[in-house]
Amino acid sequence: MEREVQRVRQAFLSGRSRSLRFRLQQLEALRRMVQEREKDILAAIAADLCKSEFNAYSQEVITVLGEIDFMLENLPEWVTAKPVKKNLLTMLDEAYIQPQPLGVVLIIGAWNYPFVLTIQPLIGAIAAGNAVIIKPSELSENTAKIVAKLLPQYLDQDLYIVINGGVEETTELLKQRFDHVFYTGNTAVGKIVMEAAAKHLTPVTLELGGKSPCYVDKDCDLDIVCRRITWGKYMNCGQTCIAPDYILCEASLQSQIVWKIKETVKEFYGENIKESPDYERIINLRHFKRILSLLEGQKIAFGGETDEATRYIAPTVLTDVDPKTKVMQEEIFGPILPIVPVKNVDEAIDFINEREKPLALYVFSHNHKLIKRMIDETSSGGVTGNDVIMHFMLNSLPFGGVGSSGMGAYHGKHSFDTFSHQRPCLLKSLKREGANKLRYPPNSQSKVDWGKFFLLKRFNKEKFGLLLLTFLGIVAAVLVKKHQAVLRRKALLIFLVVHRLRWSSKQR
Ligand SMILES: NC(=O)c1ccc[n+]([C@@H]2O[C@H](COP(=O)([O-])OP(=O)(O)OC[C@H]3O[C@@H](n4cnc5c(N)ncnc54)[C@H](O)[C@@H]3O)[C@@H](O)[C@H]2O)c1
Ligand SMILES: CCCCCCCC=O
Repeated sequence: MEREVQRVRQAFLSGRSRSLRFRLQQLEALRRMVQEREKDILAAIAADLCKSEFNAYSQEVITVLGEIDFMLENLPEWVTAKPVKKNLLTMLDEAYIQPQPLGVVLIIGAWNYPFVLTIQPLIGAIAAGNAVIIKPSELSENTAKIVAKLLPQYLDQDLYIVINGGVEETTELLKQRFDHVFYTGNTAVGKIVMEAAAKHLTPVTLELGGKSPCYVDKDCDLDIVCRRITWGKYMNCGQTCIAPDYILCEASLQSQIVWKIKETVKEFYGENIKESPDYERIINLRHFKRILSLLEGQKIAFGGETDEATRYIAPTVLTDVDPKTKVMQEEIFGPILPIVPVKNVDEAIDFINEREKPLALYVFSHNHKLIKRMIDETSSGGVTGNDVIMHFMLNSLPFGGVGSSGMGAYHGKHSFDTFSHQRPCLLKSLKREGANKLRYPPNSQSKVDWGKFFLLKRFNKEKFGLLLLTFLGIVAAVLVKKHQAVLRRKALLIFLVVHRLRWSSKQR
């Protein structure tokens, strides 16, 4: 492991990942890989999650291709240094922010969307000029294998490598020193990752999970609401980090919601859900048994059928769920949807705030003010109002958690920033030592006053106009007179002294 990381670090130190041209080439190569090997990628996802080609393409491949295109289009602008505002002390200097790669990045992927959740962070890390070690989840072993096989065929083989393996390999990998660790998975392992990274003071991005609530107000179109919730909840058999985990609504809405979700399930997956190409399976037996155990003692409004041999769990809705029961204590990550009745929106807000901060929050209502209120009075990684999941798809929005649902964010420019160091640069001249003497010892009241003037003085618009006029005068004078350097310094000095005197008299 150590040797592998060393090899990647040497490749990074060669400097070749830094140029814009190289980054664009690698991203184009990655796009070629996805397009040319689409069939292999879709087959691997199908083998892992029993997912149809249509679903794998629209849930994973489209997002990856969209992200690459977005990077290719915007990267030339993002990599350029950005000038910053200056103060009086630095007005003749050069000040800018230069984004730079962090170095060697470790990306640990999750199994539920095994392609996009591994490749989308990779795109950001390449765009920012890093070298990368990718550790796909061992649970989605077919996708892990195809990623390990294809990436070296298209990308630089020393800068971007795949290491496959389970907990043992990941533990070993985490002992190594990285410049950033990007982890997607559950909160418990997130803590392990952060602890290991802390030993090297390595910054982390943790894309974790949680119970994402879904509040349904009585002022809404329940047909549409239930169609959208059904789509987001049962997609990927409920194994989506931002799936609506449970519904909060007034008791009077409960039976209508059950009925409408049941009808929508029929519409989406047919009478025989097991035969539907659009309905996936639970990733493994451990998760299958875990999800089943959440049904114990619950009132099943519909669903609940299971088949261990194929790890099938039917779309299920639970009603009148007691918040103290197990299904409300952990993230469900399966096709079970509890409904917890609440008296009103106030109780819903309290309910959310009494628990860990979720990865997503969903609110359905015709009342825009109510949606805004829920956003203002709660906290979550992200929000979609009147829909579910969709904030993930808009790459101008940062995607990530808060509190126990994670830290840091990615997608689009946010990925580029996550994998970049925003390096502040101030370039001064070795001339103009007169002004610099102000900060050298011995100090005095006069120097402090000059310092206050240079650093604290703010110009209002009128005064700024005056400043501009003065400068134009200086420029004109410089053009007319031959001894330009001397003149400019004197004019500037006069201007500053006049302003400082006016400022000091106002202070008194
Ligand atoms: N925020 C997001 O973007 C996002 C996306 C997908 C999944 N998730 C969350 O992930 C969870 C489901 O995924 P999971 O955790 O079952 O995935 P997982 O078990 O596949 O774990 C993810 C990664 O962590 C590694 N890992 C597991 N145990 C480890 C250990 N003890 N030490 C070191 N590394 C270890 C695995 O090798 C794997 O690469 C859910 O909570 C879900 O909400 C979050
Ligand atoms: C279109 C569905 C994409 C959902 C990706 C969610 C990522 C977390 O599991």
